[in-house]
Amino acid sequence: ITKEQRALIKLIVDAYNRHQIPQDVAKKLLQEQYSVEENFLLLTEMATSQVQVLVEFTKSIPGFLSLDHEDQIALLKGSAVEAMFLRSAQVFSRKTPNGHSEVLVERIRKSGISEEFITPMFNFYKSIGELHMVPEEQAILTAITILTPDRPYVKDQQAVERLQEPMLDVLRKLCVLQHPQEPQYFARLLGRLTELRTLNHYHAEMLTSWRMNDHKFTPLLCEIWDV
Ligand SMILES: Nc1ccc(C(=O)O[C@H]2C[C@H]3CC[C@@H]2C3)cc1
Repeated sequence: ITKEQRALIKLIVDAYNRHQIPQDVAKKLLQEQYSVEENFLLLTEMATSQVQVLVEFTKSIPGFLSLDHEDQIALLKGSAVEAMFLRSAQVFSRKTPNGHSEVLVERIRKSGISEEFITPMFNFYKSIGELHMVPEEQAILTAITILTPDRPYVKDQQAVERLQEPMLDVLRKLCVLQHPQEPQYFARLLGRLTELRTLNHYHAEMLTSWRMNDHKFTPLLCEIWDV
């Protein structure tokens, strides 16, 4: 790993750690009662703060703010669901058994989300947990997800590739260093991004079913997911 690559890793990891879900949202998960309405409101608040955190993290990715402005929006809208699930998967896998994750699982199960989405969601959380990613890998993998050139409406895909490639190089080297006994680890990480893309479909269905039952979203969630 070169000096420049070490600097890039530090930059991305600091940004990833700097922007975390506010504690007040996390605390509410433990306090509020368990009605379906209350759970939905808590998830809405959590998703809204996850999107805010995503926007701030994305702005810290070197070169992102130099991209065409419309492409910046296209990348954010195209990756919001995946970045959110990547981050919440890490919250689940990192938390101690008696942490918020048990409560969060219960609230997600009783918030009006259909079983057909709950299953793939928790399968994904489990498959991420099994990887035992180090924080550097989590942060760089999230940046790679955001810098996916072939999102809908991206005009200058080459410009996005030029930002994503150095991230992929760094992640490959990190994986070799952190998991020397697992030569396929890097490939497994990228495989998770494929699994992640399948969640976009389920997530869109989830939003539609909530909207059909007249559930209220925040302006930020309406904007990022065109609902
Ligand atoms: N009004 C909304 C509430 C929640 C979401 C959402 O994506 O929630 C995410 C947070 C975790 C629980 C379901 C997913 C993962 C979207 C709109």
